[in-house]
Amino acid sequence: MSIEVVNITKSYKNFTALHNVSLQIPEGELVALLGPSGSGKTTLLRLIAGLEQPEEGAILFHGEDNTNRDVRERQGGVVFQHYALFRHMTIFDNIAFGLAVRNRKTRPTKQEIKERVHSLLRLVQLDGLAHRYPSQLSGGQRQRVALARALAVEPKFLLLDEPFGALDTKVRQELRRWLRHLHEKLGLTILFVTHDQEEAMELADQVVVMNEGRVEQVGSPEEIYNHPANPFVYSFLGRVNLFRGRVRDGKVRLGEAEFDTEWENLRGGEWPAVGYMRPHDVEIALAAQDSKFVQAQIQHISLLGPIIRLDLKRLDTGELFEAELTRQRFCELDLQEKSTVFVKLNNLAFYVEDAEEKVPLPTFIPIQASF
Ligand SMILES: Nc1ncnc2c1ncn2[C@@H]1O[C@H](COP(=O)(O)OP(=O)(O)OP(=O)(O)O)[C@@H](O)[C@H]1O
Repeated sequence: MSIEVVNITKSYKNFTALHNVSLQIPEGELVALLGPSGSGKTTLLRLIAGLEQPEEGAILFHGEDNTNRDVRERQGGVVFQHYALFRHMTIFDNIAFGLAVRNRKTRPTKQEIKERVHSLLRLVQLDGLAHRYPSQLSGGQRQRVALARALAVEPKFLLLDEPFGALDTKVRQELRRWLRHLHEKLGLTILFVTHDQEEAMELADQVVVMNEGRVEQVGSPEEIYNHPANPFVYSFLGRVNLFRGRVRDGKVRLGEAEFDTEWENLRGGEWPAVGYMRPHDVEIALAAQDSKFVQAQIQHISLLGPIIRLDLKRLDTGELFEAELTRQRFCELDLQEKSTVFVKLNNLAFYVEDAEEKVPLPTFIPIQASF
């Protein structure tokens, strides 16, 4: 089932949690709502589930307006972070619950329920555990039971709110892989909330990046990582270095480094510019090879398994930044703390305050820079 969110605004008293949010989720996609705490992810999920009502806007399923329908009529499955299993019921009864409480007309027979529960137990790889109680399962197993219970009633879509949030890293990783396979098998539309960018990037077909009740960008993991729409998305998706400078006559100057831009509108004036750069794009050399190299001192070296992270300080501007390099490159260069190296600033994305509109809140324009 496809899901469409159209111009939704939602407030709690005088606090606006969602500002005019629109979103299209095609049928069968696995979509992540990603954003910092308080960005409105759960609110959006609850609105789609029918657990909250918006002040403005509409929610459509398969093109049909469902804004005023209640939770049951929407026929979605919802799983929250804390597995709300019934403690006094066996795993079998927990999974069967949604079917067993149906009215007589729509309730399957006992035999049908039994078959369905056992097939779901196989699907979530917990066959053999039907007669245990929730307290006799691990956290990861309980969360799989919660998913099986949501799937038992054959939902039209699944909404998962930080489904693996309470589990430790290793179990989370296993469950991610498992959820991806489950999605491939079922082809169900799944929307899940996470504040963990690695989880979103690893699992989702599409990632919706949210911030302060707004959608900042929607795209595949590759699109949002390689072509972030604005500085927020750039900073939120992984580690980033910021270099401050000015743009003038189509050139950006960041300390002693100068970059040509193709941004014609920025000729004939001067504006503050910020260059964003990922630590793995910093190139380290023992001698300068061209004018894009600046000198920096190594402040600290962190050995992080296959990669090495350097904390560096630019000698021209005093700015602190990070570089990441492979262990092999690190050994080749024989780097030591306090030594001075040359660094090349590669693949920068520049943003400047919108010079045309002079709006009070800074809006940002990415500049295509040529090196
Ligand atoms: N029932 C409520 N009453 C008042 N304010 C609320 C209510 N529910 C949420 N909010 C506020 O709305 C904003 C968005 O909350 P929401 O739970 O949607 O964020 P989130 O992105 O899911 O955050 P987290 O990752 O911390 O769960 C927050 O500032 C929150 O304090």
